[in-house]
Amino acid sequence: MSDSGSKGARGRLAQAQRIVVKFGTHVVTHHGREFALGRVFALVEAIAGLRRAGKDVLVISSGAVGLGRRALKLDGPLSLGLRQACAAAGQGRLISLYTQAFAQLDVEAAQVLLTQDDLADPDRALCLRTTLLRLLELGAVPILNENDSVSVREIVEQRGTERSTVFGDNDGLSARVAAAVDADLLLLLTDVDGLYTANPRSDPEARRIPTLDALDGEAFAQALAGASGTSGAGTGGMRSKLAAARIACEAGVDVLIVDGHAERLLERALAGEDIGTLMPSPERRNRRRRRIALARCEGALVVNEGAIRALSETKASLLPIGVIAVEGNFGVGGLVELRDPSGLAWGRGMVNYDSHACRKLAGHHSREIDRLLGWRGYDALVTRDNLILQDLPQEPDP
Ligand SMILES: Nc1ncnc2c1ncn2[C@@H]1O[C@H](COP(=O)(O)OP(=O)(O)O)[C@@H](O)[C@H]1O
Ligand SMILES: N[C@@H](CCC(=O)OP(=O)(O)O)C(=O)O
Repeated sequence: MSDSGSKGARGRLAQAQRIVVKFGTHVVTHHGREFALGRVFALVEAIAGLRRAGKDVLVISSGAVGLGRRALKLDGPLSLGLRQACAAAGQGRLISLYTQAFAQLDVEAAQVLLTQDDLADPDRALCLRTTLLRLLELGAVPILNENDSVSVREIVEQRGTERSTVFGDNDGLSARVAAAVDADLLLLLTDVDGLYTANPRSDPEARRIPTLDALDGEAFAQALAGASGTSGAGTGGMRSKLAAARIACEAGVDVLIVDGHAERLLERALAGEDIGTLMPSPERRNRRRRRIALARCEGALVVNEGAIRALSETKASLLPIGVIAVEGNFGVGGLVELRDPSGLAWGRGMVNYDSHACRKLAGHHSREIDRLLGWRGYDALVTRDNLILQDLPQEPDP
């Protein structure tokens, strides 16, 4: 990337409105076991400041295994089962520290534990997105971690054909969460000031790479060749951060890998200071809106005039009472066209109920959902965040 391009990309970090911050094990703990109280609490203060400034911040925090290991007094290498036991013992400690720290600053922390499978399943991914967006609207800071006790994944190491079972990958998780909530920026906080040409712990000649185009195949492959595994208690090392950065950049999220031990690093990063490695996303537009705008519709909801007015004039969601008829067959999270009674299409949205449930609910008040379905999900058939009106102006490029 050219200097001017890189400066422009650094400059726009200040405008990032929704930020996902991932704390690696070596940020949260000293030596992978003791909670790094001063460091984490300073970051909590900085995040509370960002919240007060009106930004949305989500935290993905590692550290459960380390805290659990200490609590259970386990030394040396751990089997998969023991790591999972440690995670179970440590997660409660971890979230209680965050909750208490944020509470001192009048900010609510909210724990969300999830697995990669949750993000791959459209129903669960939609629930996750809605939960996270509601928490942000309420002023809370979601604190996420992988639900380690129930998740194991197999990955193929890039440098060979050997399969190894890897447990937990908060880098990948944070990229997917950032994409799911349409974040502007993903900050990967680790124990080194960004990506180097080789592992700086073993190669004194290694130089920091200030900016990388993660979507340029050749540049990415070169960066990957110089990246290696973890420095100790972490999982995945720089390689998993690079893979995560690519996912995030493809989804329209800028990524900055930065040293979580550095002073005032959130303020400095957002001020555009030349720290860490920035991977700007050329796709930083609202990809979700575009996906809704471009993907194939599986059905349609015919809505009445009152609903059209409410949706056009206010930021309302589409409630069942505004729906006259349901066309086609679709599942939860399916894409539908919104039509007026004359057949004119004026919007699109992702539905919270499948076509069968939508037919039962059409024309009814939301308070009747329980009675009509025997269970209750969202009040709206299409939540406002998942709806676009055709004649709305496109959001300008940042
Ligand atoms: N090319 C590289 N540039 C920077 N760090 C690298 C590189 N290759 C390997 N690493 C290692 O990656 C480590 C960070 O990864 P990891 O230990 O998994 O961190 P975290 O716990 O924050 O996820 C660094 O401490 C460093 O030893
Ligand atoms: N979920 C695990 C961390 C897994 C992980 O990805 O660790 P890291 O590479 O240090 O971010 C934990 O809470 O300890």
